[in-house]
Amino acid sequence: MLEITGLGKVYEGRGGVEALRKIDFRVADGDLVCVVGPSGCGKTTLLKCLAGLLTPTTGEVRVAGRRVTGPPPGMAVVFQEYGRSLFPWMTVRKNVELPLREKKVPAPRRRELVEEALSAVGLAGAAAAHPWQLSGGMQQRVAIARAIAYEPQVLLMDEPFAAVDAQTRAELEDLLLTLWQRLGVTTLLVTHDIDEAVYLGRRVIVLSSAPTVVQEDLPIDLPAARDQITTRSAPRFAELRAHVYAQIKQAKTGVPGGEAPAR
Ligand SMILES: Nc1ncnc2c1ncn2[C@@H]1O[C@H](COP(=O)(O)OP(=O)(O)OP(=O)(O)O)[C@@H](O)[C@H]1O
Repeated sequence: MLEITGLGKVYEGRGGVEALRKIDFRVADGDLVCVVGPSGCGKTTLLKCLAGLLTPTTGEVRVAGRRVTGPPPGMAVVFQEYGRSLFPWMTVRKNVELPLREKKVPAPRRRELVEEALSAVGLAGAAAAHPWQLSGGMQQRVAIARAIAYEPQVLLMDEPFAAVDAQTRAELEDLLLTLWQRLGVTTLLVTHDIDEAVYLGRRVIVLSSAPTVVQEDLPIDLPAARDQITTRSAPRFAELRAHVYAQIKQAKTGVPGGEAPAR
């Protein structure tokens, strides 16, 4: 369980920038929640506070009941900029293995986990390559493999598919869904893409513009099994997407958008 209570963040400096006012929500074990909101509303700031990379100004984050004061054990983070998150001088295998060494996982088990994770993301054949020899989509698969090899209880992702082409993006979205269903890992994904949020999320959290609060916490009542063609062409998908669009428009302009998406 991930619990965010009264979370606020003000960046110090000239006058101070209030990135988050008061954020409250919970993510149950095994849930998949997407966070959307207007540009600059504090999505990355929120994720960094959850990951223990930034200290909140007010409020707190708890993972499995324990207050986050630094990077919590059992949490993995995947960022958009895979190019910068992989070490170019290490092979794919070594990149995926690194956090397991830090976690002091014994060598035989490390090998197993790395192999399993690389084949789960379809990169078993690329273990000996270096990241710079791979395409952007393949590099992002390595970053995902590194996260799942770690066997996290909580997986945080910040715009993880924003830097790849549309076709690769759809493949990586489906890869994430497959892994999430198989591993049951509690997942929170920040995206600026409303369609992606509705397609992936079991809930979508819409943040307001500054001063940032949770504007809406929307259950996504689409069938559990998602498919790029069937799900995205379902009338209910269109309704939910339109609703989230209206919410974000409202967040930007302050003018109320669509009604709650009744069934
Ligand atoms: N290190 C920092 N120092 C000062 N202000 C910051 C810092 N990082 C972010 N901010 C400010 O905090 C606010 C929220 O930024 P953040 O990057 O979290 O938003 P975001 O929703 O992820 O943005 P985007 O949708 O554009 O990626 C912005 O006003 C930004 O300028």
